Amino acid sequence: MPDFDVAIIGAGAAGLSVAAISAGLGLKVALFERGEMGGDCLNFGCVPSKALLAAAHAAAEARRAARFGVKLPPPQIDWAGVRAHVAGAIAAIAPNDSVERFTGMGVTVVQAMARFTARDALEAAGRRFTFRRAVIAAGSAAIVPPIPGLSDVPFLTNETLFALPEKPGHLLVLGGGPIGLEMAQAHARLGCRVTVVEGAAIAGREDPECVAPLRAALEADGVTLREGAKVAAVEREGDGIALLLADGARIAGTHLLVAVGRAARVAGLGLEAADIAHSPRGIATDLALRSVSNRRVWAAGDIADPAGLGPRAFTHVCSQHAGIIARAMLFRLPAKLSYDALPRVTYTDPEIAQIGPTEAELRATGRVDLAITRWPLSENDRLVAEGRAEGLVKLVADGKGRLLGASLAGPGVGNMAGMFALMIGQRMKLSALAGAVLPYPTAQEAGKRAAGDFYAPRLLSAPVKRAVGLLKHLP
Ligand SMILES: Cc1cc2nc3c(=O)[nH]c(=O)nc-3n(C[C@H](O)[C@H](O)[C@H](O)COP(=O)(O)OP(=O)(O)OC[C@H]3O[C@@H](n4cnc5c(N)ncnc54)[C@H](O)[C@@H]3O)c2cc1C
Ligand SMILES: NC(=O)c1ccc[n+]([C@@H]2O[C@H](COP(=O)([O-])OP(=O)(O)OC[C@H]3O[C@@H](n4cnc5c(N)ncnc54)[C@H](O)[C@@H]3O)[C@@H](O)[C@H]2O)c1
Repeated sequence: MPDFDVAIIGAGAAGLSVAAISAGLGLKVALFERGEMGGDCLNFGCVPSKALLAAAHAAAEARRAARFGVKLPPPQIDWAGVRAHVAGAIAAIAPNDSVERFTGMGVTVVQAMARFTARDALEAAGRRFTFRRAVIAAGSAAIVPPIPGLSDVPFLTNETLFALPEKPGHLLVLGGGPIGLEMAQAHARLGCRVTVVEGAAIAGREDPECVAPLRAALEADGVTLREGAKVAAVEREGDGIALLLADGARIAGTHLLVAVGRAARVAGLGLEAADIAHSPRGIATDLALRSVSNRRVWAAGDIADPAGLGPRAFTHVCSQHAGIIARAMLFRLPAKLSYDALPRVTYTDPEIAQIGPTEAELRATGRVDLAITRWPLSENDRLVAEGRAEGLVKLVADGKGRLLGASLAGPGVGNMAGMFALMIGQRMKLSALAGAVLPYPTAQEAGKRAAGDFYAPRLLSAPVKRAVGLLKHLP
């Protein structure tokens, strides 16, 4: 008999979710973690980055309080205090992901590196563990691009940035994706000079209409944006670092953050010994997240590379994956992963939220029946009252009004993402939102107004007007 029903490699968001469900259902579970319990999200990702952004946004709010007639002196940034806040946020959440909590659930937590030695066996801490099923949830790590000189300078990644004791004087950020932009704005608002060097366009996956207000805000925060810039080499400059661009420009800073994407942590897992098909993108799985080559094995979280969909690096995707695995692996029910209604939020100010596909992604599939409605946040009473009426809600529906995608930009718009994820997931029409009674004044009303705009041309059409004209004669 195998030692464990389920062996899970990695105690990040994905592994912990699978472990909690499996142990809760009474299975014998082993969880292997070679580093920090909680993985990237808790220790080097979502939690520290959002904690740092909260401090940064507080400083920005203090700076712009004058718009309310509230005059404050320029904020003083106590870097040690900011770091203490970040560490405090991690410490407050850590018990949820701790060895103690999972041991209490009946999970055997092995704090060691695990690697497969056979199709049904692992080795960790010098011991062999056999399993009925295994889940690989080993996550992803920052890509380090092969730029000449980069490996000779002390660059930062998300794994080292939040442990930096000193405040960067001039932070160079390589990559203008969500990590680069969130950290650029956080540091700029906390008083650092920041330059983002982006090979293509910042926030390149997002709808360009949403990126425009963010670009303006970053520039207003003092962030220098170098888009379409190719870094040809990196070298030391005094105590700092210089980026040499292909166009001959030289940008010197005190620190360099590398944020050019993520690579699946497939090395060192012994995947060949267990016949587990993989590529640098991750573990090749079907849409039930089951390995295409070893049917005892599933993959979850950043390391999963489901056929036709590809990897996604979000904590809520880890939970989604755990749900699919519970259905398919534990209940043996049909399960099929879909990202049709997947939300994502970049927590800059303004935030960018995308739910489901963008207009460009839908057009790329050849769809021609798209109806687009927009509502500018300058027309939203709540945001006007708060002096922050910037950004937009843009909805993309099919010709019958069924919502396919939503692109939002504006202060706090991420809080609206759930509403649109539900609508897309439940295949709801815009009429549901247009007809909903939402509390006044809230930013959500912009969504309702955008939805209403889909019907306005039909409602105010000549035939409808003629009908109302006739109806008025009824007693
Ligand atoms: C800076 C930053 C900010 C982010 N912000 C957000 C956000 O706001 N919202 C959001 O949804 N997502 C965010 N993400 C993405 C999110 O953090 C990841 O999608 C999520 O943490 C991935 O979880 P995971 O369980 O797949 O992997 P991980 O969290 O990486 O966990 C994998 C674990 O496996 C362990 N491991 C690896 N190999 C082995 C082995 N052989 N043996 C034993 N253990 C092993 C690792 O030590 C690690 O702890 C952010 C990421 C970063 C980097
Ligand atoms: N708020 C969130 O939910 C959140 C926050 C941070 C990270 N994440 C997750 O982590 C993932 C990784 O984030 P990321 O920002 O590292 O990666 P990314 O792939 O999203 O963006 C990387 C950016 O770097 C650019 N780039 C690539 N090579 C370059 C080079 N050599 N020089 C200059 N620019 C280069 C790309 O054009 C791209 O714009 C995200 O896609 C997301 O899934 C989510």
